[in-house]
Amino acid sequence: MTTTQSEPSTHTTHARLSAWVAEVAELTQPRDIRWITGSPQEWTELTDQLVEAGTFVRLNEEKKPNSFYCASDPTDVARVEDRTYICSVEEKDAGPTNNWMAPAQMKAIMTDLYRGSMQGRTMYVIPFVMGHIDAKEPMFGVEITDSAYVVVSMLVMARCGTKVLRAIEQTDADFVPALHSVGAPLAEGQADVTWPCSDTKYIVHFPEERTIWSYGSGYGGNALLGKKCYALRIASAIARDEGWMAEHMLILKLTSPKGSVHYVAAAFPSACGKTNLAMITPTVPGWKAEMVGDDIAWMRFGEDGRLYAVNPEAGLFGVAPGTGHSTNPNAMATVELGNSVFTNVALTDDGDIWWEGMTDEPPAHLTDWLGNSWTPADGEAGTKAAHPNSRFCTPIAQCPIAAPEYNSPNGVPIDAILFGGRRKTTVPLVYESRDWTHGTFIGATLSSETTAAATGAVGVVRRDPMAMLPFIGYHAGDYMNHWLEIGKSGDASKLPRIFGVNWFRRDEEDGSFLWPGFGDNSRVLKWVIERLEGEAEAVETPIGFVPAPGELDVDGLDLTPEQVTKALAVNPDDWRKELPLIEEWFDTFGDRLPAELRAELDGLTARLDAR
Ligand SMILES: Nc1nc2c(ncn2[C@@H]2O[C@H](COP(=O)(O)OP(=O)(O)OP(=O)(O)O)[C@@H](O)[C@H]2O)c(=O)[nH]1
Ligand SMILES: O=C([O-])CC(=O)C(=O)O
Ligand SMILES: [Mn+2]
Repeated sequence: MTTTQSEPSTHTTHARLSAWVAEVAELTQPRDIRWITGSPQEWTELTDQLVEAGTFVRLNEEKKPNSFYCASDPTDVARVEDRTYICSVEEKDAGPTNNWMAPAQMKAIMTDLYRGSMQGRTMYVIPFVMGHIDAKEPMFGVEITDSAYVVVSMLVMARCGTKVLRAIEQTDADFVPALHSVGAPLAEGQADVTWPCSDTKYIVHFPEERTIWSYGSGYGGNALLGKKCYALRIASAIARDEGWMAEHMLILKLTSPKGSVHYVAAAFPSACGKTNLAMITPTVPGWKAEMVGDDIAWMRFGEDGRLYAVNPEAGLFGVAPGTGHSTNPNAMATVELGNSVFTNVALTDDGDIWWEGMTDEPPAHLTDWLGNSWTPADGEAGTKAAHPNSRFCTPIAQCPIAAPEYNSPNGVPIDAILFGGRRKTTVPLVYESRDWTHGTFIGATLSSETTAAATGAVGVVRRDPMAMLPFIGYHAGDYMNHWLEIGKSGDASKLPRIFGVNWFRRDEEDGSFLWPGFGDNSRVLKWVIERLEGEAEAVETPIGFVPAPGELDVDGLDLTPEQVTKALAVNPDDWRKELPLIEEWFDTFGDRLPAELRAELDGLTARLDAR
C-alpha cells in the first residue's frame, strides 16, 4: 500500500489521528491512502478522475464552469432513516424516535462489513472543521472515505484540508472520527461502476464516543458526514451536555426599510423550504434579505445574554426541483457561477442541467436522471426528468446575498425563531407563541407531510419536533427538555420570540395553495419583525396570536380577502382533531416528557373547549 500526497507536508504528527488512520487502513485494505489538502490542483485531479470514471459529466464551461452532472445508483437517492442508528450505551438514552443497537453489537456487525471493504479503492482522509477554524473551540472532524464523490462534495460543504489538519495538530485537538465506506470492494481487475454502493446500509452514531460509522450509501446526508451526522446528531448530544443548541435551521438577516437589522432562524423539515426562505427575494418594497445559513444553526448565548447562531457549513446542498429564476433567483445565480455538483438532475443536449420548476417550459429533449431519453411528452405522462430529491451542491461564498456575517466566528444574534411544516390543513400561515415555553410546545408538536428527502412514503403527516425528528442524537423527550432549560437559563426579555408558519395550506375547495409562498413569504417576515418592534397588531386565538385584520401586508398581491382569511384561519374544530394526535405523540415519551409540555397541551385543550 502506498500513500500519495499532493504536498509532502501532509503527514500528521497527531498521534490519535495517525493511529486511527492506520487502524482503518488495516481493516478496510485500501489500495492507497490520500490525505486531502484542499488545494485547487487536487480538486482538478479528483474531478478529472470522476469524469474519467464516468461518475461525473463535465458541464458546458460557458453555462456552468467547473461543474458536474452526476447520476447516483437509482436506489441510493435519499437519507435512509430506517438504517440510521443512535448507538448510545443505554437503549433508553436513544429514546423512542431513534433506532438503537448496543454499541458492541453494532461494531461487530460493521467491523465485519468494513473488513476489506475498500479493496481496490483509494482511502481518502479529509480533515475538516464545522463552523470557523478560529472559533473559540473549533469543532474538528476527520472523515475517512473511499468515495471521490464524497471528497469533492465535502470540499464544497465544509472547510477542509491541510490548514485544518495543522490546526488540529497545533492544539492536539480532539476531532470527531467519521468513517465512511460505500461498501463496494473491487477485486483485482474488476471493473468499477459509476456509483458504487451496497444494498446493506448503516448510518451509525456513537454519541458518547462522538464517533460516526457510515456504510453502503454515497448519498448526501448518509455520506457527507460533517452535515447531518456530525453537525446535527453528534453536535446535538454535545450541545445538550454543554448548554447550547444544534438545530435544523436556516439563518436569515433582514433589514427593514427604516434600516433596522434582525436575524431570524427557522426550522422546517427536510424539503419544506429552508433553502428557499434563506435566499428569499422580498416582494415587499424596501426590505432586504441576506443569507447566513440554509440548513443548520448552532446557537449559544453570547456575553450580552442573546442567543447567537453560527452556520457550521460552507456549502449548500439544496433540493433542485422547484428552484428556478422565478422562485429562487439567488440559488440560480449561485449555481450559475459554477464550481458545483448536480446529482440526479436531468442533462440537456448542450451539456447543461435542468429540473422540474427551473423554467416554465421544459427543453425539447433531455437525458433524465436515470439516463433515459426524455421529452416533454414523458413529463406529461408523469415521468420526472429529475429525481424529486435531486440536489445542487454549491459554495455559499458564491451566493449573491450571502451576509458578510456568515464569516463571523461568533455568529449573529437571533431575534425570532420560526417553526414550519408542510400542512394542507389546520395550521395557519403564521401565528405567534405566548412565550418561550409555549413556543417550545409549538416546536415539539410540529407536524409535516413526509417528503422525498428520505426514503419511504411521501405525503404522510408525522410529528417532527423542531424539524429534528431524524437528527436528534439522543432521547427526544430530553431534547424537548433541553429547549425548556435553554429558556430558563436565558434572560426572558432577550430570548428569540417563537412563531409557527405554514406556506403549504391548501384551499379545501380546489386543492390549490392558499398562499403564493416564496418571495411573498417576506410579507409574513415583515409582520414578524413588526411584532418584535411592537408595531403590528395581533388577535389572540386558542393556539396563539395571529395577524389582526389588515395587519398582514398583502398590497399588490393577487389574492381575494377570502383567501387571506382562509390562509390565516384558526378553526377550533380542526385543532380539536389535532389534540388526540398530540396526546398520542406525547405518550410515546412516557415520564421523559417534560411536565411543562403536558401543561401546554392541557392549556390548549381548555382554550379550545372554551370556544
Ligand atoms: N408552495 C411552496 N413551495 C415551496 C416554498 N418554499 C419552498 N418550496 C418548495 O419546497 C421544496 C423544498 O424546498 P427547500 O427550500 O429546498 O427545502 P429545505 O428545507 O432547504 O430542505 P433540506 O435541504 O432537505 O433540508 C422545493 O421544491 C421548493 O420549491 C413556498 O413558500 N411555497
Ligand atoms: O441531509 C441531506 O441529505 C439533505 C438535507 O438537508 C436533509 O435531508 O434535510
Ligand atoms: Mn436539511
